[in-house]
Amino acid sequence: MIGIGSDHGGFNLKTEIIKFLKEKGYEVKDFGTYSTESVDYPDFGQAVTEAVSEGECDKGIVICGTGIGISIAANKVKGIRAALCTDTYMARMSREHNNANILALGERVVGIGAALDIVETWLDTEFAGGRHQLRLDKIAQIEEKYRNK
Ligand SMILES: O=C[C@H](O)[C@H](O)[C@H](O)COP(=O)(O)O
Repeated sequence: MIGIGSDHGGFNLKTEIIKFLKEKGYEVKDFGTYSTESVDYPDFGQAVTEAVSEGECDKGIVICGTGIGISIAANKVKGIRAALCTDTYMARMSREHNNANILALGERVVGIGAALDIVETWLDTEFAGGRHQLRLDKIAQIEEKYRNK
């Protein structure tokens, strides 16, 4: 199950990505927003990332105008590695090296065609493990250290 959410600035791209994913046979859960009426991106970043963190969704996609705000919000949730990607190289590396479990996109930054290529690359790429896992373990240690501070 792929969780997806956006603010108003990402609503149109979210609609296109949902259509694309369903055509490819993915199960998708849409966490909103459901129109271009102005809302606050942390609310939707949180909804998707909690679903991934708690295991309801395997991976998540979050979208706002730039992808910046919603990726910052997503990375506050324990166990989340959200990657803001603007091209397919970043999408591939964010999976292969960083095991990103959330893809962040900016509707005002990338066109629809490029965004769909990024999504496809991101979903098709596996984590490489090895030396990269040691680095993710260090990120988890930082998360643990600052959990209650
Ligand atoms: O990082 C934040 C996102 O790009 C938001 O989508 C953006 O700040 C929303 O801006 P506005 O309220 O002017 O549409």
